[in-house]
Amino acid sequence: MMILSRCCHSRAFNLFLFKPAINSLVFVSKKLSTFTPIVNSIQVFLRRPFHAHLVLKPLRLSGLALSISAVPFARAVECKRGSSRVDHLRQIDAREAHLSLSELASLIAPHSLWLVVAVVAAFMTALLNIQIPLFLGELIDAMAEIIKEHSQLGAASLAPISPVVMKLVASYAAQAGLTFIYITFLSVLGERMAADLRKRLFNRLLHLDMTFFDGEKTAELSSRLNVDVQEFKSSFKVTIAQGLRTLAQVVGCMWSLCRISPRMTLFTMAVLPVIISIGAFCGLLLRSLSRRAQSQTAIASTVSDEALSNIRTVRAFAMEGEEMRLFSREVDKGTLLHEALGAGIGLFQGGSNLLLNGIVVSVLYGGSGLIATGKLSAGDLMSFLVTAQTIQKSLAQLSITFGIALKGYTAGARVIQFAQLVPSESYNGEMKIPYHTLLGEIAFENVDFTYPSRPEHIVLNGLDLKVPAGQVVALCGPSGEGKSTIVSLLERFYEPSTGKITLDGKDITGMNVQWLRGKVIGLISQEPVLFATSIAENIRYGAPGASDHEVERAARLANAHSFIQSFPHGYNTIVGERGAQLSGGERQRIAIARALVKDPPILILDEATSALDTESERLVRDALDTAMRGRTVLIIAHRLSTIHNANKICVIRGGRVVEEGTHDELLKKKSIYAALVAAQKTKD
Ligand SMILES: Nc1ncnc2c1ncn2[C@@H]1O[C@H](COP(=O)(O)OP(=O)(O)OP(=O)(O)O)[C@@H](O)[C@H]1O
Repeated sequence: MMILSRCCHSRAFNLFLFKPAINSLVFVSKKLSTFTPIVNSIQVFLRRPFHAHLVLKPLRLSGLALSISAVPFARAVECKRGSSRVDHLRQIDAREAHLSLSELASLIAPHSLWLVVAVVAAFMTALLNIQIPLFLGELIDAMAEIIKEHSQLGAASLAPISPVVMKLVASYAAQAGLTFIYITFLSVLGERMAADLRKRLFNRLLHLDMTFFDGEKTAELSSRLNVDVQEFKSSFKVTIAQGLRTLAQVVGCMWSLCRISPRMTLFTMAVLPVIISIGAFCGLLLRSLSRRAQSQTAIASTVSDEALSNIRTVRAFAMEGEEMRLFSREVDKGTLLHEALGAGIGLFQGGSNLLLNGIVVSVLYGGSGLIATGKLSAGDLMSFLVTAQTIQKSLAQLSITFGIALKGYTAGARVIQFAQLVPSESYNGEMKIPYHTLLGEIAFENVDFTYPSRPEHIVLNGLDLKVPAGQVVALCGPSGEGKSTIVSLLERFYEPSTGKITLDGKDITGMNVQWLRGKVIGLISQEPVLFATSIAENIRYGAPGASDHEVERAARLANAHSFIQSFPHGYNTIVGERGAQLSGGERQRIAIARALVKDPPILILDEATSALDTESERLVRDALDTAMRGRTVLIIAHRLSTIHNANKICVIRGGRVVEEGTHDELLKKKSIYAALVAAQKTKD
């Protein structure tokens, strides 16, 4: 991308910037004839004209020599682009995730009372379910007695069946009450566990190293936080409610069957090991299918989240069609996997039902023989049959529950996978410098740094940099040479590979990170992002305890008070998602107020005025000039015209300071800085 961007027209640069995958379709060509169709195809792809000054430059890139016609190129670009976006997600999702019993127990432990009551109620319901067929059997036998008495005496009393009917009614009523209890208690348990899990994961994500976020997609994380926790919660409730009840029912029913007829029970149960073996085998297959299906759903939702959160870019590049195609493709893959999973579960359930129904038919057949020989009463056969059918239904239910538990396990494991990650141990120290003695002198001493996500690329290389207390130091230099990285290290988003960074002579590694970021350093970034709440709340984000008066004072310092006042709702105006309802200059000034409200001794400005028009820039600049007074300031300068008055300007190249001095001193040297100033003047 960098080589292309050097010889591209700016529009082309954007093209490559916003479609990273095109980057990988690098080609080598010295001939216009090869290039023309490619340029045409890019135009087809973009559906609008596009300037390509790059075409005649012989690019020496490591890549493929492609000789392709216009339309295939467009398709290749499209296909490759979508693939690389989701390939990354697939790599994330391919990581094995496990949920151990001890983790599950630690989730349940705080709410164990709810579980105990629910389990007891579920067991009691199951016990009643076992008793009911026996009562039905008693009823049939009592009725048979009445019929016999009627046929012998010509009349009969209904008195013998009344106690049995009473027992049945009481059992059904108790069953209803217990069902209410266990379902309610399980719901509470499930909801509380899900809330804990969600909070645990969110808290962990908030504190993980920045390196983690370099490798993860936020939409993927949000899918784990919401979709997977939801799935885990629902299936946990169902699994416990149905699983425990049906399991208890199966065991109890078997005991009842043994009491009625051990011989027939033995015959009936002979088939169970077969069903269990088939179940275990199917379980293994279905578990892997379930994991793939859920990963695929997460990938599809990540694609849509990404498109929706970047909707302006999608629209600006007329990429709605392609985003839709990419989303459809991933949704369709997920649908196929879910359908296969459904079919697998259905096959398993159908198969086990067939076997279980076979049991019922066999019981009827064998039972009739026993009745004929007087070894079994009709009532016992009735009880046996109903009990055997209860077992059959329970086992069928267990197989459904198994499918649900499988999904819950996969979802829970996906959540736990991230909730278990630990921030680096060296991350937080205890030291705080008392505010009234804090000077704000910063020093980088022989600092080397590579980003953990790209260890082969050395970004800072023996950097020595001093920012004296109360002075303004500006960093400038070509793009990608490490200026923002210096700020990231000072904010302790990353730790230096070697060397140290000191504040008032003390190594910042031992300092408390929250104190450093929250109280000492105020950061105004290049593209400030606001939260979708009121202006006052956005400013107060810099100092949550700030009074209305302090918020207004910060807004005045940031040149923002007058435009805020001009809005009908003043400080209560809602700014929209990421501050989209404000202009760039307004957003900047709110961000300046947000940094100033905590009155930080050190201010970092990732210079932000380049995208503003002259009037906005003047207002923001005035605000910054006021903001800088009496503080130690480190500026990352993109427009050199804004740093003439800095106490010191450092030119960063190759990850180190290659020149330093005041504006006038550096101009006199006629070296890199002078060349940069000259180049910018020409550009302006
Ligand atoms: N999170 C990251 N993971 C891996 N590499 C990164 C990361 N952030 C930046 N880099 C790389 O580190 C190098 C220095 O980037 P940095 O943003 O510090 O440069 P810069 O001088 O501030 O550039 P610019 O003036 O364009 O903002 C670049 O090569 C960049 O690709």
